[in-house]
Amino acid sequence: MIQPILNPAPCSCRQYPVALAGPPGACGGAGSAAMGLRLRRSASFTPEHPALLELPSPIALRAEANVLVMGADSVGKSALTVRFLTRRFIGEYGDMEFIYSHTLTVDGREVLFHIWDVPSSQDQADDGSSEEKRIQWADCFILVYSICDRASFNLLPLKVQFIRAAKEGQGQVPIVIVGNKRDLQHRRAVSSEEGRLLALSLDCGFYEVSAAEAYHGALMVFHGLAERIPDTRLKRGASIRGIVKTVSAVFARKRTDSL
Ligand SMILES: Nc1nc2c(ncn2[C@@H]2O[C@H](COP(=O)(O)OP(=O)(O)OP(=O)(O)O)[C@@H](O)[C@H]2O)c(=O)[nH]1
Repeated sequence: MIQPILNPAPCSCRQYPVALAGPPGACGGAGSAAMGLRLRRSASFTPEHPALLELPSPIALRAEANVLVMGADSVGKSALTVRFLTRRFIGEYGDMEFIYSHTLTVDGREVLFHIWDVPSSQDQADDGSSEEKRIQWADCFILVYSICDRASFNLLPLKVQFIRAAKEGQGQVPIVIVGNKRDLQHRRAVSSEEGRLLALSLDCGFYEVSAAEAYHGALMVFHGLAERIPDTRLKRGASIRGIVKTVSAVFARKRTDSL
């Protein structure tokens, strides 16, 4: 479970405890196992990187995108997500599923990301149909491996193939591959070159980061993802009202106060 963050970020997050029967969105159908999810939303934040501060003003486009964070167990999916949302590394994360919302401004586009961090235990627990529904929910994907874990790297071509097959006919699907735990050089099992070449061969973005060491890498991952999303793939018109609508749309099927 991603533990509640005791010292929330400089960003002003709010948390909506909810419980779902099945994945959200169009495919949140009955028949999926009930999953406890918590939705966070946050105000926009200003990136620290100087290049990102040179934003056209006013915002030319507000839009939304659903992001699915996938990868083998313990590669740092939650660490990367939480780092992006809060700028913090909290060390231990549990295996509860969360959807977070967070706004990032990139090249004049204000993108409201809904980020679904799926613990690998969830993937292993089902026959693949839940994963397919999550993939249908998502507009874009972050595939994480650990540079210390070759098996987590070897999984990626199949994952990409699975995503592309599930999204066939839906146009270009933005996917970013992330090699995490870059700080653990002494335990490196996958070279940067291998990561880069694989991403190139699969037509995906590529970043090597350390969620443990720095916020900047996590920011670049989401920034790079936003850049890969064509305008045509974005749901337009996200705003604070839009956020509320999205929450209703996502969780309308079964909302309880059980968390
Ligand atoms: N050294 C180092 N450790 C990391 C890094 N990122 C995550 N970890 C650690 O790796 C372990 C797993 O991190 P998680 O974020 O829970 O990994 P996960 O992929 O969400 O794991 P599952 O919930 O099993 O799918 C934790 O002990 C983290 O502290 C990193 O960049 N460097």
